[in-house]
Amino acid sequence: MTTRLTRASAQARPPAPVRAVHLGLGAFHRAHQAVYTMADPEWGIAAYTFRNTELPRRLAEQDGLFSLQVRGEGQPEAVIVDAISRAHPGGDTDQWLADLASPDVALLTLTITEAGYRGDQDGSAIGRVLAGLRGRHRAGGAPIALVPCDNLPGNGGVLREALRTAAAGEAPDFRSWLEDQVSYVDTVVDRITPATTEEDVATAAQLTGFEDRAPVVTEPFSEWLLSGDFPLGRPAWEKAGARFVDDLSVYAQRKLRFLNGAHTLLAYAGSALGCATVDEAVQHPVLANLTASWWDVAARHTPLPASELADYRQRLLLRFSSRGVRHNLVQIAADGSQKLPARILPVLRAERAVQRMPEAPVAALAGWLIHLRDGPVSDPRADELVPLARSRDAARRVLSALDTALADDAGLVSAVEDHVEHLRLSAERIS
Ligand SMILES: NC(=O)c1ccc[n+]([C@@H]2O[C@H](COP(=O)([O-])OP(=O)(O)OC[C@H]3O[C@@H](n4cnc5c(N)ncnc54)[C@H](O)[C@@H]3O)[C@@H](O)[C@H]2O)c1
Ligand SMILES: O=P(O)(O)OC[C@@H](O)[C@@H](O)[C@H](O)[C@H](O)CO
Repeated sequence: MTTRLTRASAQARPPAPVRAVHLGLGAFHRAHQAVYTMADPEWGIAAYTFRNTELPRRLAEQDGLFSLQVRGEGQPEAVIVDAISRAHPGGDTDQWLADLASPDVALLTLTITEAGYRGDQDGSAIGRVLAGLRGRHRAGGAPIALVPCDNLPGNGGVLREALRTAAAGEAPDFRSWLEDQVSYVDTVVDRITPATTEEDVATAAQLTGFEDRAPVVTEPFSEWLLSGDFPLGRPAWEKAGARFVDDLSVYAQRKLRFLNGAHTLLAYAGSALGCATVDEAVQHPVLANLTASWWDVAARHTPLPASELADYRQRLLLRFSSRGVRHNLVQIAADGSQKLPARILPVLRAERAVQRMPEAPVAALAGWLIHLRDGPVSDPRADELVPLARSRDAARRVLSALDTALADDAGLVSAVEDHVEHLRLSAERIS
């Protein structure tokens, strides 16, 4: 029988004082920000989920500890991560407000998904952050850094705008404080971290000798680029490899278009061709060609040296092909309406402006149309988009919901329609 993982059984240090708060406790926060924070033992995290109550309960029973399995091509390795001092369900509102009001807390990190930046009602992520900041302002108004870690270009600015909009009816002194005393940090985050499976729980026990009911599996690669101020300080994240730069935009373009854009393409075109995981899809001859063609097109619109992009592509291909982390396409396919506009459409527009019809973005849109039509669909705009995808003239109507100029491009609409048919015939040939 294995011993339950706790700070006592693992002979781990006591929980560090809480100086960072996190919202959106899931797999990625634990494989990424928690690991960087562990490099600085002076900083502990109070981590909150949004809706999930099971994960914080499991973590609380383990004193915040969990094992991280790093799976590359060789033997998997497991480390015990001890940076989370407390884990709370989102419903723990009093503690959330107390943590955000505390002047000991210097920063709030977020992984609330791309869709989480929409909406500002009380139950939404933005509504919760606003309530916490309102309390902080009332409690003395210590400055704070907000560090969004979701895959959105200019994520610091996106968060600032979401909070500005949500605070439109608030008192003027609070609104000024939000502008002057809250620092919005831009980030580029990267570490492929799929959802944990029951099999991973069994492997955690074999690798660590502990019963761990909240393990995480990730790849060896990890990157964190940040740009912005930390008025009350921050953990020495650079000790774990984080880099602080003045301007992130080109790195964000590279990561969001090359990695996430390719993931989005594979999620939709790959699912249409019957693939289930990224590693399976990227080995499929049709999808391998589409991925290479997407990277060729994206490279034309990314202002980085060709050799650097070639190197980046090569490493991505290895990461995508790894059987160590098996990333389900269905997980990546969620919330397409929030992802395609940042990852695929800017490149497509630039190509159409010079009269080119690039196959890969067209395939991504065609695959998305099939996904919306055949479901199941998890997307904040599903109620609007699914009926459009099931109607006559679906390609034009769905494109119109993304961007009316694209829908007015008759050549593009008919290319997407043709590609839907092409994917259908290819899928039929395979089955
Ligand atoms: N998993 C990765 O490989 C990876 C890598 C880079 C960035 N990210 C970013 O992190 C996000 C979370 O990924 P994860 O792997 O931790 O997923 P996860 O499913 O393990 O956790 C997601 C967390 O976000 C919360 N959430 C979901 N929908 C929300 C909403 N509408 N509003 C507020 N919170 C919401 C969930 O309750 C949960 O706490 C991704 O959406 C992405 O933006 C993930
Ligand atoms: O939900 P998304 O599309 O933002 O993310 C799904 C994956 O593409 C993503 O999690 C990648 O694995 C990650 O961005 C790697 O750093």
